[in-house]
Amino acid sequence: MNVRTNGALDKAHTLIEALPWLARFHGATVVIKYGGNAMTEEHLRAKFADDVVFLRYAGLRPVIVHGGGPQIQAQLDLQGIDSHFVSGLRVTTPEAMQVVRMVLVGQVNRDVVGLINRHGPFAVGMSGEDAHLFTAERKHAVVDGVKIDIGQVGEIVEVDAGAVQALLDDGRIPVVSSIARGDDGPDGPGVYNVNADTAAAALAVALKACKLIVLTDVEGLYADWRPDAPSHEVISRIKASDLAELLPALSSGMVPKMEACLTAVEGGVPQAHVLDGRVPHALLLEIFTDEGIGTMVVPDSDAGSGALEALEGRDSR
Ligand SMILES: Nc1ncnc2c1ncn2[C@@H]1O[C@H](COP(=O)(O)OP(=O)(O)O)[C@@H](O)[C@H]1O
Ligand SMILES: CC(=O)N[C@@H](CCC(=O)OP(=O)(O)O)C(=O)O
Repeated sequence: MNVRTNGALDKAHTLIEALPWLARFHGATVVIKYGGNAMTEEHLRAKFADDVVFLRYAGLRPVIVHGGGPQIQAQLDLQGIDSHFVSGLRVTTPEAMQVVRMVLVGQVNRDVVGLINRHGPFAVGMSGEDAHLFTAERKHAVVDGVKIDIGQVGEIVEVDAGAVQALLDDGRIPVVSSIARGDDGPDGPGVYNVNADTAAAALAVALKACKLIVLTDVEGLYADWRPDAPSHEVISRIKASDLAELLPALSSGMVPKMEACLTAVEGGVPQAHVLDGRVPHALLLEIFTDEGIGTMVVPDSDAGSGALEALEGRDSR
């Protein structure tokens, strides 16, 4: 058999090229926010599950926090419940809260768990309410300096990641819905709708993750975003203080997403990434290659030099 002509040698090269990253990330926890197109298109869904299970077999500890905005919207529309967004957050009436919880925990979470478990008994679904994973207080939006009531939207004030750690230690892949418990309501504990990017960041900090990866439906953070513009320039690397300055100028879904990246990095997560979920195997490209995809947020202390990455043969975007 000629290994050169049948491509086997190329495969060996590809595998060995991943060695520095396998060594670097072995045993590391990666929190992945799963949303956008990667979640709705069937061929991308299957590739996402392949990637997550690959990470698990490669010795990483992936944790999934999933979104579900479009699925929630579809159900609200079906039931004729009005809903709109303020600063990227869904104004959540008690009626809408029931739908949010049912769709995220009862539908989307089950779908993601089932997708991963086609590969074996890995994924275990959890709501953020379970085992006091997320505790939240009522959050308000601020628009032009004015505080606005957005209903049952929560701000996470405490994370008890014990149950998630136990699942990871048992070799499982936790799949988490962004619902939080609250103990500040007039009638005792209530439930809150938390943006999934925000929940992913809080969990990444609590788990001391080595990365937060947010999959979405655009290439990354655009410097000059306008919905009608033909092309955009993606910011490939940004340091925390520059992102903090940029935040007030951002709009719609990018607000919680980039706030989440900033929270993660300021909370000690070394890197936060916004990746294009439309790119097949975006997760593997980010973790095991030096392809510069998406936007990477780094702490100020790490910005610019790329010294660590260069030493390790790592992309220093
Ligand atoms: N500066 C920006 N760069 C990229 N996208 C932006 C920007 N500002 C606003 N957006 C919008 O934010 C959207 C992503 O947020 P969202 O729809 O909430 O994503 P997801 O469902 O993945 O959480 C993009 O599709 C785009 O329409
Ligand atoms: C408060 C708030 O806005 N919660 C979100 C929760 C789901 C989510 O974040 O889904 P995506 O990641 O797909 O946007 C919502 O109700 O849509």
